[in-house]
Amino acid sequence: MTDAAQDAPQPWDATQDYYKGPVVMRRSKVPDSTTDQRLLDSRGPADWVHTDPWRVMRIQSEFVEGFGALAELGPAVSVFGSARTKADDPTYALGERVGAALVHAGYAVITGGGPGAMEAANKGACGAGGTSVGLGIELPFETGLNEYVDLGVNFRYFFARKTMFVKYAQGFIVLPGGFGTLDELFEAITLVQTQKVTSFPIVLMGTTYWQGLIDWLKSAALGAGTISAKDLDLITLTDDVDEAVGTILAADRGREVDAPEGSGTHAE
Ligand SMILES: C/C(=C\CNc1ncnc2c1ncn2[C@@H]1O[C@H](COP(=O)(O)O)[C@@H](O)[C@H]1O)CO
Repeated sequence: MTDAAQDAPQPWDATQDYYKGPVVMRRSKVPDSTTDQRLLDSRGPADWVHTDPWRVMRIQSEFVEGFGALAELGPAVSVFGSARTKADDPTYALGERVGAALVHAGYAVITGGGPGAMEAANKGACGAGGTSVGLGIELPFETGLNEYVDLGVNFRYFFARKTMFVKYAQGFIVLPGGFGTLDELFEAITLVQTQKVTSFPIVLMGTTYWQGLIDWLKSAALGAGTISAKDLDLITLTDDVDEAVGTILAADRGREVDAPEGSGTHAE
């Protein structure tokens, strides 16, 4: 070892400050090996690859892969809905019609790539000759991307995937669904309400299914003052496919008028 190397504080020297990038560690927090040692010492424990700093790299790679795969998608609409909708359910037929109508209006269709209502929208888009996208999610019970997805990206993290649904879409169409669908719906509403995305239409399809939720929002949430009346205007409720697609087209046209050329709909 050179003199300089001997003088340098050893990572396990708990009497000295230990610096790892912006992080300072002292006393019991001083690690007993360096990052390089853990990288190069193949006999050492491999547990560190399962730590949060390492996860950040995987998370980053999901964003990079997602952005790369979808960058040239063009105008698109994200369609959500239950993974459990059966092919003989009227909602499945509605999903197919929505997928096809969006393609005819010039949009690519993005779904979660799974079964049920997602599959229906992908089937409609694929059958209409449009771009059918599936953003799959790794789940303990693997279902894989449905057969109507032409461009698929699989994600490990829900939050990375959810960014793609918003970033690459001009609006959301939400078919009847459970917790996953509700999560996607309320994330979108929150982003619009807080102006993280602007001019972003959200259409609920299936008046019978969604009316109870809208009624509850009006009576309980609006009544308690936890939301404002204009927040409810963010949502369009319809059974009509043409009205759903028309709402997205109208918002697109409004955006063209309001926004200077080249400005996006998504705040950073
Ligand atoms: C339940 C089953 C499979 C689940 N597979 C999924 N694949 C892809 N995306 C999914 C899946 N499950 C939920 N999602 C996402 O949430 C929404 C649907 O959730 P819900 O609780 O069913 O409403 C959907 O939009 C997806 O983005 C086996 O049948």
